[in-house]
Amino acid sequence: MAADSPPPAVPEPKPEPEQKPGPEPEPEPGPQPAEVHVRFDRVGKTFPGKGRGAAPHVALRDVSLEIRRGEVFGVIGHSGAGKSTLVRLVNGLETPTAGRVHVGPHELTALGEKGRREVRRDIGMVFQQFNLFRSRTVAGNVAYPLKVAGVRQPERDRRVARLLDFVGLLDRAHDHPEQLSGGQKQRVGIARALATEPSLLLADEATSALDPETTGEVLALLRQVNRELGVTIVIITHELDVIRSVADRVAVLDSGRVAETGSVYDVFARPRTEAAARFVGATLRDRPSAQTLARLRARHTGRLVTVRVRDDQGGFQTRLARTFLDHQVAADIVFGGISELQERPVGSLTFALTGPGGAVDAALVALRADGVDLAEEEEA
Ligand SMILES: Nc1ncnc2c1ncn2[C@@H]1O[C@H](COP(=O)(O)OP(=O)(O)OP(=O)(O)O)[C@@H](O)[C@H]1O
Repeated sequence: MAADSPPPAVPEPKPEPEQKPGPEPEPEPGPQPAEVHVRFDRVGKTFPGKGRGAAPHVALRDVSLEIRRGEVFGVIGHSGAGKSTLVRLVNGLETPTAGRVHVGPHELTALGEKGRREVRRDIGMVFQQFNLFRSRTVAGNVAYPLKVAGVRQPERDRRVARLLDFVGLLDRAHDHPEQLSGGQKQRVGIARALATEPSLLLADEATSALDPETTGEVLALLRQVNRELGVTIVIITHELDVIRSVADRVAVLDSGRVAETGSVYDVFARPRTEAAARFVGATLRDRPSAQTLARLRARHTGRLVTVRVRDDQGGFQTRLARTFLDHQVAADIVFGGISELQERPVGSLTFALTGPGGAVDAALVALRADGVDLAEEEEA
């Protein structure tokens, strides 16, 4: 982007919060229903075809979603799935061609441009390419949205220092963006997005330009923003690892539709749709690939069976071992592994099973009856 053109969609600040008198009131007993922060209600977005006679392009179809206040919500999908369009509908830069988008108490489709600008004031944006002013210092970049909103100098300086301290860049305040690494630039981008104290942060491929280590640092910072400041975060990405390490819940977007939505653990440990399973398979690699299977077959006799490991199968490894023993089946673990997702176990183990007569079949029937999720690896 041009050296000094303003970054897009930088929100203006909210008024300073009033000092609360006295202690916080006691919370109501019992669990509180999660408050919805962003709601998509059967949303569609069709773009007119480019050029004469070109067919219109359906970017989103019948999307219904609820993003809860205070959560980190991931939206994952391949290129062209409609992720950026979804973000632009939340900040009101696009309007849906069907359905409704609600942000907090506002229904965006019912608002005019002025109303949408108001809503945008409470939304921060973080971009893949950082969108920093090259000609301004780090502090100048973070101060920019405050300046636009008319926040006076002493208060502006105080807020900028506080934000730079929060993102760990206070000592770089007077540097220019080109003196910073990619990860540091994104920290500045996050500080700038937070300058106006938004309650909602939209991060569109915020780590896609960064190496894995830096990605981890930026994601940890976003998690800190969520936990310490209570900001709702929507992370748009094509990388499952990003969702896996930072999101509470996820929606899998496939060709403009929500294929699946739920907690990160549920969607990844037991994907119900082909689209989700494809993402999971590509990242967790919990099933041996065709080449690996060919190698395993060459090395091992017996039938290859893969068992999924999940946390709702208490004591299942003992049950597994006992079932094999009861049926006189020899079970060699030949592939697999168990890792953690949201601090819960997830993974798979591939066994080479051998036994007399119909022993292997009988063991598999018993395991299935016991609720074990297993799949026999078919010959290619
Ligand atoms: N203004 C527009 N006019 C016409 N078509 C558009 C417009 N914006 C997006 N599209 C089309 O809508 C589809 C979804 O685009 P979108 O940018 O939302 O996908 P995405 O999942 O964010 O992909 P990427 O990761 O590649 O950015 C794409 O086919 C895109 O070409």
